[in-house]
Amino acid sequence: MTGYVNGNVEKPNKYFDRKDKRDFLYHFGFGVDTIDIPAIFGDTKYVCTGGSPGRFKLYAEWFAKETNIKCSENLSRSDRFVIYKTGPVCWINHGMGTPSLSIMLVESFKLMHHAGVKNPTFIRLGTSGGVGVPPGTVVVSTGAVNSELSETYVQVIAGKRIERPTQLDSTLREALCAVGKEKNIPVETGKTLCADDFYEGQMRLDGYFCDYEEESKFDFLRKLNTLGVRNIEMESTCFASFTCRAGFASAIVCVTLLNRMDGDQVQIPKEQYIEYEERPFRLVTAYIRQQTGI
Ligand SMILES: O=P(O)(O)O[C@@H]1C[C@H](O)[C@@H](CO)O1
Ligand SMILES: O=c1cc[nH]c(=O)[nH]1
Repeated sequence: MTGYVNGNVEKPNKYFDRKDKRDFLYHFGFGVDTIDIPAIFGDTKYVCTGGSPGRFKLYAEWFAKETNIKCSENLSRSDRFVIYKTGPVCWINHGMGTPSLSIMLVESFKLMHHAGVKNPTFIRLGTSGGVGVPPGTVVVSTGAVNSELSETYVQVIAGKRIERPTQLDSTLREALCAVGKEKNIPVETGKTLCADDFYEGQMRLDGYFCDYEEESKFDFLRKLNTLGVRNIEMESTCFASFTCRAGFASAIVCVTLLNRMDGDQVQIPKEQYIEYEERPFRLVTAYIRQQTGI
């Protein structure tokens, strides 16, 4: 796969089709027996994802309006995630943090498998805290760093620590950055820190608990900046690792809501917030339209 250092794509689980032909995607609320997955999802080329269900409904509706393609109803049959489809693009929210994201990704990968989709591209469109970049910057991630500042995603399986690489597709990243430039969207590239929580894990001073000093927060942010980290969110290592393992091209495109060097509270006027939220959408939509001609 282009741009990947790790060329070893992992085959899907050997027990998956052999033993369980009647696979049910529990958190999507449907399975191979309950809906015609190939008919509904078989033409998917892009899976766009991000945390909030409301934002992803909005993105799907905006995309439908812009391309004159019909937006599906919410295809999810559970209240855990929403799934909208606009032609070749699926819009699925993933909740907050890697545990929720990992469930959504596994079920999305199985969904694509059952639908017969060969090489879907996965793009995370999200929000983040900037590290030395002005609010409103769209960071297209060059890599994902975990809370111990290593470029791996750690899973604990059967009591053992397993570390997996977190590479992202460089060709896709470069193409997204080029579109951003063309559209006059403020784009930066850099590493993304995947924190385990929003408050202490991101060294905020505005949580309920705080047993470190202000100076340590700034030392940490400066250290991140020196390591090439430009933003902080809570999903990038898992997203990069899972998509890389499956051999799917993927990218992370997150707008920064604030510069963490200047503060911790996210308090943005509504209009400004919507404009920021729109930036990753505008960039990714322009890219998808360029690639598909829709
Ligand atoms: O994609 P979103 O904007 O939901 O992701 C970031 C990271 C956390 O999940 C959440 C914290 O506010 O926002
Ligand atoms: O500061 C921020 C903003 C959004 N999401 C995060 O995880 N951190």
